[in-house]
Amino acid sequence: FRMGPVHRREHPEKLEKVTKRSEFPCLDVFICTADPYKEPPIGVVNSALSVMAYDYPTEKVSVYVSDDGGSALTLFALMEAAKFASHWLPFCRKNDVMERNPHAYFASNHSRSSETQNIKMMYESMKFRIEHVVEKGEVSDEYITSDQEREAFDKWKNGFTRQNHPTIIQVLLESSKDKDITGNYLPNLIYVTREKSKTSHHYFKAGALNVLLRVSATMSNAPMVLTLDCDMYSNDPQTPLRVLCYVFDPKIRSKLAFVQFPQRFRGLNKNDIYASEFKRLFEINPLGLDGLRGPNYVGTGAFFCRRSLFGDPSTFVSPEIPELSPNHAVKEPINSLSILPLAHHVAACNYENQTNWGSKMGFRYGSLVEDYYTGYRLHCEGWRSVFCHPKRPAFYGDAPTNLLDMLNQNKRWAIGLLEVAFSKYSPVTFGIRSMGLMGLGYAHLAFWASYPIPITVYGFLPQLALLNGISIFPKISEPWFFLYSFLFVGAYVQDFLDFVLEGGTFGKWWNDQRIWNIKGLSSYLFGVTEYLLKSLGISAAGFNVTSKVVDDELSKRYDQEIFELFAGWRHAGAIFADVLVSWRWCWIVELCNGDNAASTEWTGPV
Ligand SMILES: O=c1ccn([C@@H]2O[C@H](COP(=O)(O)OP(=O)(O)O[C@H]3O[C@H](CO)[C@@H](O)[C@H](O)[C@H]3O)[C@@H](O)[C@H]2O)c(=O)[nH]1
Ligand SMILES: [Mn+2]
Repeated sequence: FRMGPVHRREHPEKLEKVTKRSEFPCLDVFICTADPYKEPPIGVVNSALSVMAYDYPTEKVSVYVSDDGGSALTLFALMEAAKFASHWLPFCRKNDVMERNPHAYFASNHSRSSETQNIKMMYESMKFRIEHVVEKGEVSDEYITSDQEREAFDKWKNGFTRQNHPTIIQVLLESSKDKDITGNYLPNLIYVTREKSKTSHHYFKAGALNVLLRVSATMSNAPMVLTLDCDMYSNDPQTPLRVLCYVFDPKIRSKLAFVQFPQRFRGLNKNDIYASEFKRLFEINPLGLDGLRGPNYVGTGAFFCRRSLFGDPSTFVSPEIPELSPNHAVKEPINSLSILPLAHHVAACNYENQTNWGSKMGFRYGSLVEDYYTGYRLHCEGWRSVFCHPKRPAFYGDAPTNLLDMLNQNKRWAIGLLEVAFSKYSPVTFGIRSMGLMGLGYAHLAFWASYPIPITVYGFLPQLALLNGISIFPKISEPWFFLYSFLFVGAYVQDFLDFVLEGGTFGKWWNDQRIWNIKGLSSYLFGVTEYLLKSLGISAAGFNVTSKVVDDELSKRYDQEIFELFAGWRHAGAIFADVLVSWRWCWIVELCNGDNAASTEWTGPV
């Protein structure tokens, strides 16, 4: 992570010297959502609108929303988004709006102009309808405005459940037909909920992304694909142009798999009490990896070259049917009779049986951190990636704002990483063999879940040694003392500097240390346990989606930086944490007491 960090800068304003706007490649955006109650549809709508309004030729943009929740509520929300887009997009263009997520825009813009007030009212009334429908749990007749819409909702018949239902693909906007209020074409907007059946595995998000890869191939087949979680939105309409700077760079284009933007978060409290920012993972380490083969894929905010998901740079792995191949040109309009049946066919739950999807093609299966695993396999194949970290964050996302959600999220990651660490593609063996240092970088992450071991040792060994009169730390008079002190202080100082130089503060760093201890003995420990249970075939862990619901009470406490330990566990937790940090004091106590430190008469704060 430290050998050759790379800091890049793009000059999108010079792009048009290299190529004309009309030559820009098409862009397919994949947005994933999985549960209308944990991921409020209004959030999905805001994410979708923020990318539909990119500063990019609109007829070249297609936004596909994958709904693993199979919910009519989400479809309803997107229908509303399609209507609102025809006002919102021209508004953004005309007023040169930077925040193209309407929620973020209205939260920070207080213009009194009648135009702004008008569109704000439109947004609020859309939001009201969407939230009302979600609250009621169904789309009532008063909200259905056309036969077409009625036909769409009729697909949610009796017997339709989340785990068991047919594919539904709804083209909500078609760029060759639908225009905004100023007469400009709108981007394509397509709702997809893939077929689900209780008897076939759906591979969570990786499965959803592969379905979108195929469905989009039949409809638009853009060479560039942006994957976005529904809790993330675009904060800069110029982002795709930055990506083009790399895509058109003759030095990298032939091996470029993806351009990764860091995950940045909005709404964290001042000192980030749950250390949700993950500065090292998302902002510091990628700089170093970029000096090797490139940053790891983090699941969202990444622009892929479609070709990279079909075999290594020199060997093309061809899909079962030519229509899915990245070089296939789509000639018909997306709503046409020849395309829709094919799109449904490739979204079926048995479609992938006996194919290369998930193993040699598309997003890879076998780990709960499909992002880490997919990026890793692509790098092993010889692809490279680029870390794009502009001053103005390209995307903003949500991070969990309560302890339990945060611990659960980290447990999922721990399990996913262990799945890779102990697979036949383990970074310590396969990874290092195929890409040396880069493999080591991946190994560092893969073994995250091993932290409980050193933490437990540190938490108990020094205390036990002290109580039993055994000295395990060097004395001031010994030469080892200097080495020990150097390592001890050096490690902290380096970590602190890394953190602060990337824009962190002391308060955040302190919390980061504390949370690391807590996660070490909860998330990671439980992650290891669940992984073992799974390996023994006793139980299988699923993808537990993090809740994005903001409850007023909870967010108030969060903003006040109140640390939520589960009631009742508060004391136990605090005592436990103290035991954990006491090893540091043991050493200091030993030092202060000189030779007496090891005496059994000692009665210190332990
Ligand atoms: O069966 C599923 C489960 C999840 N998702 C989507 O996956 C995304 C990520 O889920 P979230 O609960 O927000 O997880 P996080 O822990 O916040 O996500 C991080 O970790 C995941 C891997 O565990 C990556 O996929 C994400 O991109 C990365 O941001 C969301 O858009 C979900 O809708 C699906 O589409 N289908
Ligand atoms: Mn998320």
